[in-house]
Amino acid sequence: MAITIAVASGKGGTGKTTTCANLAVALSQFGKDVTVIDADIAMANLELIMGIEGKPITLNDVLSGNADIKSAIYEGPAGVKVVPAGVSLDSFKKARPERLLEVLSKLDEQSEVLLIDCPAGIGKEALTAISAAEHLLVVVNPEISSISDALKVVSIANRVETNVLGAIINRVTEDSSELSSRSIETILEIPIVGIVPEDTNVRRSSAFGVPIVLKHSDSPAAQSIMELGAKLVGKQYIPKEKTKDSFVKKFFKGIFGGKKK
Ligand SMILES: Nc1ncnc2c1ncn2[C@@H]1O[C@H](COP(=O)(O)OP(=O)(O)OP(=O)(O)O)[C@@H](O)[C@H]1O
Repeated sequence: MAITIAVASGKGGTGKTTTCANLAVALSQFGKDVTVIDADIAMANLELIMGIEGKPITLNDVLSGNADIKSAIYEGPAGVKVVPAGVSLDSFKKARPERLLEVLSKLDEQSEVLLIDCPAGIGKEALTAISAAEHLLVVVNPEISSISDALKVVSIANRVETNVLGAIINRVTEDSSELSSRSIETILEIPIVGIVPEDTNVRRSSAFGVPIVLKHSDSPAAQSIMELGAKLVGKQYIPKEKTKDSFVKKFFKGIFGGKKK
């Protein structure tokens, strides 16, 4: 049985898919066997961020009864198994979302960790995904509308008894107009498990179809997601900055400190 984590958000566009894709890679890099599924069947874009677009069999084919889930699992970056939803409107129209629960329970046997990229909001598919998952991570932006929508997701999760691990605040710029993490924690009444800064490399990475934790692993957003991954698996992550420092120190030690007098 996999540890199942739904990655959800109240508002659309908070960076949920980006976070989910990168967290999947981060967990894989920490040695976990990870599957990530795009349950956002209407607005699928996990496959673009993971660089596996255009696959012949997708979740929508499985949901329409035309394929088995095993044929819709693809190897993605860093060995993460990815179930794309498919961007074809035709297969989306044929899909029967009510089958999602059955698909998720089959996927449960496939790996150690199952991440579910949920649709934004509290629609039927989001609800199915959240109630099927053991745990929930909610991705928010540091603004009141995002937080107030996230409150609804958290309350749904509580109602269906999905354990809320906490919130990830994404796109933080530290502008004075932003809500502080303490305020967000107080409003949502859940822990803040990650703070991911606004980072232009996120978009660059997406354009290349390579998750930022691989493409720009030393960028601030990548490091924050690696830290979150480490926290989830109970490991310590030493950010690259520190690695770089110690490298610089070693380098100078090597040149200046290693000389015999
Ligand atoms: N930390 C970040 N810094 C800069 N840009 C970001 C960051 N996180 C996400 N983005 C950008 O925000 C946009 C939305 O991201 P993403 O598609 O992951 O959001 P989403 O919440 O999954 O959206 P939807 O609700 O439509 O599924 C993308 O253009 C992405 O590149």
